[in-house]
Amino acid sequence: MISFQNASKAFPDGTVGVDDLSLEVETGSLTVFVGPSGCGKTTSMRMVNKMVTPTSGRVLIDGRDIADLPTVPLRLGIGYVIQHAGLLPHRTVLDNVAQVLRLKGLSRREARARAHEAIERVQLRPELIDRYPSQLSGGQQQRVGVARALAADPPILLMDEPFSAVDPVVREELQLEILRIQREVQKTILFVTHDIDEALRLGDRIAVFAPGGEVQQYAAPETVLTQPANELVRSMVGRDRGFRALSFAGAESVPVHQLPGASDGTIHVDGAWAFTLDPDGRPGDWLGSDGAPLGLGTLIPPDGSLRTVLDAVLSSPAPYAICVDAAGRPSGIVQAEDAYRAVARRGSGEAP
Ligand SMILES: Nc1ncnc2c1ncn2[C@@H]1O[C@H](COP(=O)(O)OP(=O)(O)OP(=O)(O)O)[C@@H](O)[C@H]1O
Repeated sequence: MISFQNASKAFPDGTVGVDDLSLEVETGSLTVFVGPSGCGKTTSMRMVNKMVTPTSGRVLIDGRDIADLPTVPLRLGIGYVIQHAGLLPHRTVLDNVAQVLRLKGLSRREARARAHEAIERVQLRPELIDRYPSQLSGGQQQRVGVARALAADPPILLMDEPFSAVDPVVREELQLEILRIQREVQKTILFVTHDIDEALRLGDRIAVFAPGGEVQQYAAPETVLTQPANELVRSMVGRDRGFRALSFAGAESVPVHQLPGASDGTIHVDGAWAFTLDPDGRPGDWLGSDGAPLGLGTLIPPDGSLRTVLDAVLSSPAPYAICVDAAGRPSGIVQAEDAYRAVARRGSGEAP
């Protein structure tokens, strides 16, 4: 666990970077520091690896004040990922990742073997390992940055705006990737971003910072969305927070009906509505009354949230949305009316 205890940082020019920060980051959790530029997120994060020394207060890791820990071994136990990845330009991908293992005293051969494993974990294409960073896309460079941070298997990972320099599509891929990796490795991750959507998507808990370096709220994303602590947090999470909060609501209250079997590659849901299956047995198109394909809309994955269900019914050309299994094949059907009712019940605070 990382504990900030009344940690403050005033710079010599009088700027207060962080003001009396007290919070705990649970072991194995992903905590996001979010807030506008200049509100002290990076300064707070850098206290953890001693790149910044608090002017008052302290930071503890597993109960030990880091002021008492020697800097080099401390940093070897903390992976650090920054914007633009910060890779060494004249080293190949493999050597960039292996470098931290060499610092830990591993032989060249062992370091390279472990680096290979880390590169595999972030799903970077193996043929890229002999390239230099400038020969990679921004997204690929960030994957290497994550691999390098994970290579030595540190218990703590600090990630400072790691995905802000890549385009939105790649950014979303990297976000999903970090969630997948976190499920596998269960590190204690501190993640800094100014993007509230990224924070809500990734965080087990999020700390909302305000200019002046003061934390306004430290809570689970759903709580930040549904019960913002004050006007500042409310304005940050935006006007569609009610809709976004549906991401955290389970869809158990929406009945899922069984589908009839397919005939001629088509499933007839009722007398009026049918959809086709592609050759792999996945949903193809809804069919109009004249048999013309109408497209599909989004599908409801296993364990989809109420937001996924609502999105699926809103985007479907039919008054239904299709549930699919992990292989993408139809597993049931939801009626749009039922989804709307579930949302209405939630909005009115009624029990499901
Ligand atoms: N070395 C320094 N000397 C003086 N002021 C500093 C120094 N480093 C940071 N600051 C100031 O401290 C405040 C917090 O900076 P910090 O970088 O932690 O903010 P941030 O929330 O991470 O913002 P950004 O997302 O822009 O990096 C800012 O006002 C910044 O100008």
